[in-house]
Amino acid sequence: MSMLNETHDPALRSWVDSAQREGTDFPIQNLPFASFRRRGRGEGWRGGVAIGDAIVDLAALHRVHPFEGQAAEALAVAAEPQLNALMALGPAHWSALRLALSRALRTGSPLRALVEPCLLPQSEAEYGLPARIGDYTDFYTSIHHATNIGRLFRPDQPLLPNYKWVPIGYHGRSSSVGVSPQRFHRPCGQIKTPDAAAPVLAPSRRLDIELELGVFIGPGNALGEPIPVAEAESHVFGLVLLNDWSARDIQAWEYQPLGPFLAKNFATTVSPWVVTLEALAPYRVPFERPADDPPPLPYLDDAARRDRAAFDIQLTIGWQTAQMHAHGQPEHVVAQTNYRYAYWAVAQMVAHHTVNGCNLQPGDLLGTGTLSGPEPHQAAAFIELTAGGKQPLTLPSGEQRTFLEDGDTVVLRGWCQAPGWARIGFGECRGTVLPARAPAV
Ligand SMILES: O=C(O)/C=C/C(=O)CC(=O)CC(=O)O
Ligand SMILES: [Ca+2]
Ligand SMILES: [Mg+2]
Repeated sequence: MSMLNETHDPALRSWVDSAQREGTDFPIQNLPFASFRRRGRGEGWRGGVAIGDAIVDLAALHRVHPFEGQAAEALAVAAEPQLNALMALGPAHWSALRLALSRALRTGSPLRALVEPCLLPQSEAEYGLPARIGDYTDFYTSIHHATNIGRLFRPDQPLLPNYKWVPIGYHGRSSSVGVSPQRFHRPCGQIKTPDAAAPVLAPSRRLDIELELGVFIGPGNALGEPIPVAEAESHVFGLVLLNDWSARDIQAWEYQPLGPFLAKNFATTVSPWVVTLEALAPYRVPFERPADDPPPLPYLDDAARRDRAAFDIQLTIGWQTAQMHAHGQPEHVVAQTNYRYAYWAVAQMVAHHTVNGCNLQPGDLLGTGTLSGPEPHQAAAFIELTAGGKQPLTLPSGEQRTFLEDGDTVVLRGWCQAPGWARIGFGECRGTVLPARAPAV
């Protein structure tokens, strides 16, 4: 599954011209999946695959029956409004559909006449959640984030003693996961400032982001049957960008002893395009640990895949205020990081989540946790970037920010790029903060 094959060949060209455009996120080597429809036409949702600036409408493609065997079986369910049934099929079907699509979209393909009428411009599309998300779990896999934020919340003991042994996570909430571009109201909650005797119910004043990747689960496991780490990646359909918006003032007061609750479940934004693990194969990198750290327990240690368990995915955070938007100024990149710095890999999250027999289901979403890197400019949340809100960032408009103001937009981007390989992009994950509604009394 992680092997390279003809679909990764950097020399492949598509008859869709925009797939060759310099810097496109969606060359023929990517082929990510989304749930989409055209805006304002009363159409139903269905699966789509990105190619350049276009979408292959998988429901329209299914109607012309261009493929056979496993590719045809996968296409039939990829045409559904959400991708749960495709996710449930597993790697052999995903791979067959990817290969069939790759061949159909190549320059000179005899299927061009059949496929071309199924293309729609992305500019006319709106996106739905890729899957019905039964459960959403958020991990904490960046040791740099854990140390930085731990220092702010617990100066005496930033990194808790379990960190290097347990892939820490908490159960999030799926009902408020939305797709980019998401707009949500600033949350209200209990806030207690250090000098106040009692908390008040008020709109958050320390509204933050968390740049993460989201992992969409493919085939699940039966209740009571753990997924071995060596098989874990065959239960992963693909990755998206994820913004785990976080109200730090609510969090600081509520989080002990059971962890985040209302500080993080008012909105979580994912990008629409799910990039498959197969598309990411050229960007696998060794999973690295400092030599004197404890080796993972055997159920978390897949020695045979250590040389390729991590992914080289470049990630950025862009900030655009309402004023910048009004003046046509694009978002300003305030941080850049990479998924390769994570302390726990995708396979370890899956193995750990199921080690007690907990059952994952197709379409479940795992967050990697905030993906801060080792350098200060690689911090993946504003609380880290601004030294706990003490050192404001200055944006090109001259405005200063520590946490989010009403009308601010945050744009996460991700992509893989290396000499000799096609760029594999994630598109964008965009969200905008609306003013708080009056707090309940
Ligand atoms: O260290 C803490 O107490 C708080 C951590 C978080 O903010 C939790 C979280 O969402 C995990 C993450 O994104 O890495
Ligand atoms: Ca998080
Ligand atoms: Mg969240």
